[in-house]
Amino acid sequence: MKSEPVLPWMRRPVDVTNFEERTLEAVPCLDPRLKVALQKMSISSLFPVQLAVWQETIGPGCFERDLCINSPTGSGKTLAYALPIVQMLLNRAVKCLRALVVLPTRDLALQVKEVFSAIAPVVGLSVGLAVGQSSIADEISDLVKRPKLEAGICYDPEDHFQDLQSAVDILVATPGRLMDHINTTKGFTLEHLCYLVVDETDRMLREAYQAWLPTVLQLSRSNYESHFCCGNTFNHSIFGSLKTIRRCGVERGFKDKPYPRLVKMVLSATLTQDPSKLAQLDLHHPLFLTTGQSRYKLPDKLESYKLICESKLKPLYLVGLLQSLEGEKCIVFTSSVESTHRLCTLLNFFGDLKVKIKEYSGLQHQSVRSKTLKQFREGETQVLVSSDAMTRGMDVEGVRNVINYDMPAYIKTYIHRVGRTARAGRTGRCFTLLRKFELKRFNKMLQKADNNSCTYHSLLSSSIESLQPIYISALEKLKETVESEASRKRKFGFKFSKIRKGKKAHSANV
Ligand SMILES: Nc1ncnc2c1ncn2[C@@H]1O[C@H](COP(=O)(O)OP(=O)(O)OP(=O)(O)O)[C@@H](O)[C@H]1O
Repeated sequence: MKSEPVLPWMRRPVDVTNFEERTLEAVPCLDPRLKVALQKMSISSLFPVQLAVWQETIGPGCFERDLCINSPTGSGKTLAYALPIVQMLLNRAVKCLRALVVLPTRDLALQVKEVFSAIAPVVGLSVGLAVGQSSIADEISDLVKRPKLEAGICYDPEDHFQDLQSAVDILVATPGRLMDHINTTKGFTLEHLCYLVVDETDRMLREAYQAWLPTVLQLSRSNYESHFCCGNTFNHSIFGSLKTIRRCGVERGFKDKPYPRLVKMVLSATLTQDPSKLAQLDLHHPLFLTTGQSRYKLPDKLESYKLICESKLKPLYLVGLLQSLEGEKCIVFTSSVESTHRLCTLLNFFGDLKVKIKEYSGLQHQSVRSKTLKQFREGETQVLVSSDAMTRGMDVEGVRNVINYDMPAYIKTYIHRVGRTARAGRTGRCFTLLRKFELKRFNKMLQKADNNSCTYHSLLSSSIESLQPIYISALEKLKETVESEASRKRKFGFKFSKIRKGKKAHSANV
C-alpha cells in the first residue's frame, strides 16, 4: 500500500531496489585494509542499501546531503553507515571525537560497537562506548586521554583541563550516558563532530532524555560563537565543562574558518514521515533513500503464518508449535514484561520440551539480560520469551522463527519483531497466535506492509489435547510461584519501607 509523504523531498526518494549487491572488488574507492577487515567478517559483497549509501557518501554524492534511510530489517543498515564513516576518517592524523552514533538501548549499542570495532582499528581509528555498562570512571578513562606526567611532577587535574584529549574517534552511545558525559566529563567535547548517526530514528525521536538531541546539535554547531552567543537556551555550566582547547590549523576549517558541516544519517526500518518529528533533526538538504514503493516492507524471504486459537488454550498452542519446531532458535514475543515473566515460568513447568527457554525483558537487570542474550547467541538457549525489549535492531544469528504470542498493536511493532528472523537475505518464519476476534484487525494491519501474505497454520488437535494434563499441573505450579513471588515482594517492600522510615527517623534525630 503506497502512502504519499507530506514532505516534498520524501516524495522523490532514491530507490534502493535499483541497486544490486556488488562484490567488494567492484566497490569504488574502498580502502584495501577495510576490504580485508570485511572479508574477515565473512562479507564478500555489499548489500543494496550499503551501496546506495556508499554512492551518496564516498561516491558522487560526497556527503553533500543528510541521509534519511528507510530500509527493511536485516538489510545491513549498520554497515551502510559504519563503512563510509570509517573510510572518511581513515586519513585523520589527530585523534578527536568525529563520529557519534546514538541508539536506544545498551544491547543495541554494544552490537553496533562490535561492527565498528571490526573495521575501524585496521585503519588506526578507535571506537568508544558510552552506555553505562561499566562505571562512569572507567568509561571516562576509556574516552578521555589524560596528559602523561613527567616524573616527580604533581599537578591539579583542573589546571590541565585544556590538555585533555579524546581517546576515541568514534563513539557509540545511548542518550542517558551520552548526556552524563556531556554534563560532567571534563575533556569530553562534541565540537569536532563531523558525523552524527541516529539509528532506530523513529524510536530515538520519542526519547527526549534530558533533551539529548537539541543538546548534541547545539554543541556540534559550526562555530564557537554559536555555542556562546547570547540568547541560546543552554545552560552555561554545561558549556563550561565542555570547553576544550582547539588544535588550530591541523584540521580543515579549524583556522578561523567555519568547521565542516555536521553530516547526519538517520535510519530505521520504519522511518517516520512526520514533518514535525523530522524537524527535530535539523536536516541539511535531506535525501531520502527507501526500498520500493511501500512505506513498510517485510524481508523478502520471510514466511508468515497465523494460527487461530481459543484464549484459554493459547499456551497449549504455543507449546505444540514449539514442539513442532524441534529445537530451532525462536523468539516468542508477548505484550508486556509481566506476561513475558508468567509465560516463561509456565513454559518451564512443561518439563519435557527438550529446549532451554529463557526470559528477556526490560524488567530484568541489565547483567541478567546480557547473560541471557549471550547464551541465546551461543545456542545454549533455544527459545527466548521476550517483551518488546528485543523487538528492535537485535541481530542474533540463526533465529529461524519469531512467534507473536500476543498480536502486536501496530504494524511498526510487527515489522521490528518479525525482523529478528529472515535477516541478511536468509529465510525465516513468523507465526502469530490469534483469537478469532483479532483476525480482522490483524489482516487490516498487515495490509499496511508490502510482501504481506500470511497463510493459516494449524496444529493437530490430538497433539494439543495430549498436553492438557501437564498443562493443568503447570498452571497450578505457576499459581504457586506467582503467589510466592508476590508475598516476597510484599515482604521486601515492607522491609524496604521500614528501612527507609528508620533512616528518616535517624536523619531527623541527627
Ligand atoms: N554485506 C553483507 N554481507 C553479508 N552479511 C551482511 C552484510 N551486511 C550486513 N550483514 C549481516 O546482516 C545482518 C543484519 O545487519 P544489520 O543488523 O545491520 O541490519 P539492519 O538493517 O540494521 O536491521 P534492523 O533494522 O533489524 O536493525 C548482520 O548479521 C550483518 O552481519
